[in-house]
Formats: sequence, C-alpha cells, structure tokens
Amino acid sequence: MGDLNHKTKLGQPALYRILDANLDRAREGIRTIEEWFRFGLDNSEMAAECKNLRQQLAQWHSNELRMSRDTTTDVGTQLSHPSEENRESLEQVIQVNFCRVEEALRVLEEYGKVYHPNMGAAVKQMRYRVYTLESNLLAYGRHQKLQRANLYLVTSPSERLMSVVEAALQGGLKVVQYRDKDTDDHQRWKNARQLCQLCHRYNALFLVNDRVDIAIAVNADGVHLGQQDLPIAVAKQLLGPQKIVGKSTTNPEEMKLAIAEGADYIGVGPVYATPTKPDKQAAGLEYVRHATRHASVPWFAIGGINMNNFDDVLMAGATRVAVVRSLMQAEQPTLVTQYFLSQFTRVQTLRDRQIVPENTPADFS
Ligand SMILES: Cc1ncc(COP(=O)(O)OP(=O)(O)O)c(N)n1
Ligand SMILES: Cc1ncsc1CCOP(=O)(O)O
Ligand SMILES: [Mg+2]
Repeated sequence: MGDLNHKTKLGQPALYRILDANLDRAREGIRTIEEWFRFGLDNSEMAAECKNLRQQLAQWHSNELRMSRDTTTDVGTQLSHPSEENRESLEQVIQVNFCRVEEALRVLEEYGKVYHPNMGAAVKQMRYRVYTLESNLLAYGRHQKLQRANLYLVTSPSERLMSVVEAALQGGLKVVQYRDKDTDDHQRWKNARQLCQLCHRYNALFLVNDRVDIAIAVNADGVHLGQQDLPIAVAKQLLGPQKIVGKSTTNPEEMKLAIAEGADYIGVGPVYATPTKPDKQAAGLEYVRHATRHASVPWFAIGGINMNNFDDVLMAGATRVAVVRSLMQAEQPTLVTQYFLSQFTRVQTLRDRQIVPENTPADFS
C-alpha cells in the first residue's frame, strides 16, 4: 500500500494534491452547469445555487492546498479517454458534468475527513445539494417539454404499436401515453419499457395511462390519471415530485378540482363522441372554450379529433390536442403528425399577428 503520508517531490503530502485537484474539478464542473442554467435556461434560482456551491467549495480551497499543485509531475494529466473528447449534445455536456462534480465531491468527502474534522460532513451536504439540483433540472426539463408540446399521442393496442409511435416521433411528436386496457401486466410492462426507451431516444415525454406502478417500473416521465384512479397527491408521492401527473376532466368542476389538486396538465374532453371511449358523452366545443378561458395549466383537447374537425378545435382556442385513432390508424403517421403540427404553427402565426385573438376562442358562427 505504501506510505500513505509520503511526500511528493515538492514536499507536499499526496492528500493535499488530491484535495486540490478535486476542488478544482468540482468547481469547474459546477461552473459548466451554472452557465447552462444562466444562459441556456434563464433560470436565476438554479444558477444562484451553483454559485453558492462554488463559493462554499472555494472556502475549502486554502492556499496550502493550492501550493501543493504541480501539474508537471502529475501522471494523470496525460490520461484521457476518447469519450472525453466528444459531446453529442448540450444535454450530454450537462450530464457528464454532473457526474464529474458528484465524483469529485465523493473524493473530497472521503479524503476531506482526514484533512479537517468538518470537511467530510460539509462536502456530503454539498453532494446532496448537487443531487437535488440534478433532479430539479430533470423536472424542469420535463415541464418545459410539456409546455412546448402541442400534439399528444395516446396509444391503443396495435400490432404496429412501436412502428406507429416511431413514425409519429419522426414527424416531430413530443408526448406519448401508453394506454392499454386489454393486455396482461407482463406484456404491458414490456411494451411500456420499449416505448419509454423509444420516446427518450426522440427526446419526447413518455407517460403511462392509469398505472403508477408501471410508470415507476419503466422510469416513465409520468402518469395520466382518470377520475376513478389514484388521487394526484398519492401518485406524486409514489412517483416523486419531479414527474408529471395529468388528469382527465369532462366538465368545469372536474377541471377546477384537478388544477387545485396539482395536476401538471389536464385532458379536456371528449370533445366529440368517440368509439375509443364509447360510454363517455361528448363535452363539446363549449367545454374547449371554457378551458381556453379558465385553465391555468397546460391542457389537451381530446376525443374524436381528426384532420377534418381539427381546425374547429383550434378555433375554439385549443393550443394542444391529444389523439388516439387519428395517429394509431393512420397509414402514414409521420405525415399526419406533420400536418397537425403545421396547423398549430399556422394558427399561432395568426394569433401572433392578432388575426385570431390570443387565448380567446374565435367565434366563427
Ligand atoms: C390526455 C388524456 N386525456 C384524457 C384521457 C382519459 O383518461 P380516463 O378518463 O382515465 O380514461 P382512460 O383513458 O383510462 O380510458 C386520457 N387517457 N388521456
Ligand atoms: C382516452 C380518451 N379520453 C377522452 S376521449 C378519449 C379517446 C380519444 O380517442 P380518439 O382520438 O380515437 O377519439
Ligand atoms: Mg384512466
């Protein structure tokens, strides 16, 4: 094992060099993450937390530790892995830097215990704060994706399940819900796992209908609950606060309650009668107009929506729509997705030019 307190060529203990290198590593990693919070996300709260962590680390970075640095004799400076040279996306940059910071903090925590009686505990606290920051970032990213999504595919059992979903994702779809009332749990779990991986490959959200347990098992982005399912608070307790919980509503009272209970988004419908939910009465465009005026969370008009009546739903004020058959039964799901998305862009352009008023249903009757 060698002499643990042996001196380096410059007469400094190895411990100092380890602490110095890892304080640098942690601070650099946090700075990299901080820049993204500040310039990429415009999130001052998360940027401030990074700054605070950096400042706390700086307090441990004493002159005696800095003086121990000797890069010329550091055998580690020559060691690099090809994967360190390539970054495929900004997301990967952030992920890699979180790993780097967490590793460096773990090293500081362990060796810090030898250096100063308070260092191990202080760094441990910081490590947990970094974990919290990471999970807040994940939650923030999920909610951003939800905010930006216009089109939502709710699946139905199909032999073409994976290929239809992938085709829609290729068309730009950003939210998918796995809904399957017929299959056994083992197959449900397998489908959900495969769909979850597929959606994440396309940077899309993946939610599970009704089943919190399956959502947890496959690490889905969240769950969609109906009026008869678990309460939102219970689902959030099980899933964790960073996941998305959506709720179906069919009338203004259910909408008010779902929002008060903390739904991250709501389904508004069925707008039209639909064979996908034969026992539900249509709520009509009137309910869409109500949502346009009163919903304070993202909401998706759902039920019987297709390419023919889509414009009516948009003109009633919907800016987000969920469909089952229109995509699941489409011969060319990519093209249908692109069509729906292009119509959202068209109407948004009209709204921006104030040809169609913002958040007010256009009355064309
Ligand atoms: C986006 C969205 N909105 C509404 C529903 C319907 O949910 P629910 O009322 O629980 O009915 P089932 O889908 O479980 O039959 C939904 N799934 N998604
Ligand atoms: C799940 C659900 N919830 C309200 S309507 C509906 C089904 C919508 O299916 P489709 O888009 O095929 O009419
Ligand atoms: Mg349900």
